[in-house]
Amino acid sequence: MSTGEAPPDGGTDTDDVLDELFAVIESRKAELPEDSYTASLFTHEKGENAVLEKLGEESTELLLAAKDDDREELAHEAADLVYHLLVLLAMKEMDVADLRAELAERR
Ligand SMILES: N=c1c2ncn([C@@H]3O[C@H](COP(=O)(O)OP(=O)(O)OP(=O)(O)O)[C@@H](O)[C@H]3O)c2ncn1[C@@H]1O[C@H](COP(=O)(O)O)[C@@H](O)[C@H]1O
Repeated sequence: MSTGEAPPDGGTDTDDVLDELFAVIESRKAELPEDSYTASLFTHEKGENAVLEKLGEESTELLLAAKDDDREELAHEAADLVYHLLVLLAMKEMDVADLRAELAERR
């Protein structure tokens, strides 16, 4: 998703990466392109269990990376986990804003 260029507001190009990713997920959900992994999660024969299973797998992979003190792998698995979490939120008609709001309430 990175353009490699700084946005005009002077921020970094990762500032809105969660919002951008969530927008792509919503668009895959609406359009269901055949070659999309995201779309395949929305149409999977296992239903929501497909993404729930992936969240379980990615959590385990994250724990193993943490135990190995492998920071590169930890970042990779954390990104896999967050991506699947956002797919789950979209599946449940929720928004990344719901996650932000919940976190903000805890400040
Ligand atoms: N962020 C992701 C993303 N993170 C993980 N994945 C997929 O989630 C799956 C993870 O399952 P596994 O861990 O079993 O995968 P793996 O093949 O063992 O590989 P690893 O990731 O564990 O190394 C892989 O198929 C990844 O490709 C993702 N697929 C898509 N996205 C984003 O979604 C956008 C739309 O993608 P499509 O739906 O494919 O068009 C992309 O541009 C990305 O921004």
